[in-house]
Amino acid sequence: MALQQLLGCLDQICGTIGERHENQLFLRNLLNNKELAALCQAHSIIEDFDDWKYPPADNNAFQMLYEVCEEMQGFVNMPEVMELCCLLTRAHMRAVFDIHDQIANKDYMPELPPEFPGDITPLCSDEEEAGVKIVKLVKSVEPLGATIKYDPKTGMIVIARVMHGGAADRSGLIHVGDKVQEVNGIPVKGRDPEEVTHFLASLDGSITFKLIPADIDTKKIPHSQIKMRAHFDYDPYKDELNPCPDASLSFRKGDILQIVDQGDPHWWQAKKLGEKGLRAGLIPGRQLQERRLSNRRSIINGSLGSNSSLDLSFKKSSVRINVRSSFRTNKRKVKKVMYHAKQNEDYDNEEVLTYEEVVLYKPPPSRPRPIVIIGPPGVGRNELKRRLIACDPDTFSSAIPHTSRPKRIMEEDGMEYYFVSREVMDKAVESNRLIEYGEYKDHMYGTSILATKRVIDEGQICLLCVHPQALRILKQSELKPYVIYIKPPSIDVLRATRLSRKAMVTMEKSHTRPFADEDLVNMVQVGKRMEAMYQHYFDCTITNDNLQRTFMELKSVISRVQTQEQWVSSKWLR
Ligand SMILES: Nc1ncnc2c1ncn2[C@@H]1O[C@H](COP(=O)(O)OP(=O)(O)OP(=O)(O)O)[C@@H](O)[C@H]1O
Repeated sequence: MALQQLLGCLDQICGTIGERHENQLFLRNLLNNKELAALCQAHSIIEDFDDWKYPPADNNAFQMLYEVCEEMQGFVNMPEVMELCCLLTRAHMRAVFDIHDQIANKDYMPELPPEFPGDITPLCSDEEEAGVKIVKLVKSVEPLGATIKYDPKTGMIVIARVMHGGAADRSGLIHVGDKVQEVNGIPVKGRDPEEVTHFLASLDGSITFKLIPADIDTKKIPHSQIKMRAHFDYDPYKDELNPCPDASLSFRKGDILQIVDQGDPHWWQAKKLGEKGLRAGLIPGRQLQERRLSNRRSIINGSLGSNSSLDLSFKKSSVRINVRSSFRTNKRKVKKVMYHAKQNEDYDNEEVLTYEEVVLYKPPPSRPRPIVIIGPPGVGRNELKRRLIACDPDTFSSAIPHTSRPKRIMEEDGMEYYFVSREVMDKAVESNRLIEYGEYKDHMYGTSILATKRVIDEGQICLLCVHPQALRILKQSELKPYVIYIKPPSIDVLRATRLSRKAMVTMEKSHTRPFADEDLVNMVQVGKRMEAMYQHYFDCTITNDNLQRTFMELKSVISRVQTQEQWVSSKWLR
């Protein structure tokens, strides 16, 4: 429309400004040009779409392309599937998907040098020399997304990694194992890879690579879709082993990472889930990280000496872990004095946890996940459990403990306790069927996996207040527990809330008494040690600074766990 108007008044304009005839002709031809008209039409269509009346169905089509191709790996013997797979993985197909995502994300940057429209304009010419390819990429603010290494045998600089979703990967023209002969006409053979990396980093605009293609066809290696929960913080710039911090990913403990490439066992490629951007970054592989952590641990243990066990008991413990534990029934609390764990704290401390493979899981409404409430003694675990059961006894319940104590008159088996022989209790301990257990006046008491299952089978949420050592068994069981750590607040808040409310220490063997300042200090310290040793088991942390608020938060977390998908260990669903 605007073009027609412009044409209409061209004579008038040119007459006014006295433009030369050939210029007028040029302008007329240009405005009459069919391609320009088509471009203008396309522009107005895009303008119309700009109000997002038709929002994109998905803004991560490039990712979906990979996922579809990976799904198809299971059907490689079907020729149609193979054909589709080949079509979808072609460079121009990938570019279409990439551009689709850029438009969907309204990612119209970067500004490009005039000679190359688009983010990456790969140009591949195999003709120049047999066996050599010329690849031209336009580098913008984004790095090229490939790392290089020096091959001492040939003196060549070789492409070591192509970062998934990065510029080199999206071009579809640079592959692992390609030998770099020249960069922008400068030979790189025999050069220090670090020097070449700096050189590449300093370049802007179009970069021309002369490459000898890799012998192996690495294009066909499918990208992995494994999700892992990280159990450590990672800053690539603080890692002296990291070969390329700029191409790496930093993450925090608890982050869910999508591992897209495990080809190199030492350096995986990963993306942080929920984070925008297509490019993957390097992270240490499990093998490397485990070795590093065990080395670090043996150095620490060496400097601490062999007796470096951390005491998590409220009072100082001796060799046997003397953590007080209680097995409560609905009516009253029975004090037990000893807590036995097959694995002691040293053993727990031995566990080297780096990554845990996870999948999304939502429990069926008929089988809610048990909730484990963990925390230092006195922090309020049992108070919270009691309140939950009191406010909704149909939904919440606790497992009935087993005991070897003889049944008393008036007692009924399966009401307050399941009464079994000492032998049965011992066997249950041996076969890891007790989540935790203790001994009181020569009789054993314990909470079994079976009793917990019975609550789940009834469709109720089983609440468990256990010692953190029980978490190992719980997490290995098929119960799919969700672990909530109740954290003590600061010592000042503890004083203000517990002392003023005359909260009672309920752990003493013979009596209850109000908290003393020493108890509160101890609670905070035990909490810190617990976090240091068992944090990897916690799914959520709630600070108990205000009882009502903590209770409400706990309720809402529990409701979320039962109704929404959560990341759980993939082992649970195998
Ligand atoms: N936020 C809070 N403010 C004030 N008092 C609290 C708070 N949370 C818990 N309490 C009180 O602290 C005391 C100890 O709580 P609770 O018995 O639940 O501790 P616990 O973690 O189960 O430890 P234990 O196994 O030793 O009993 C109780 O008197 C409880 O009412």
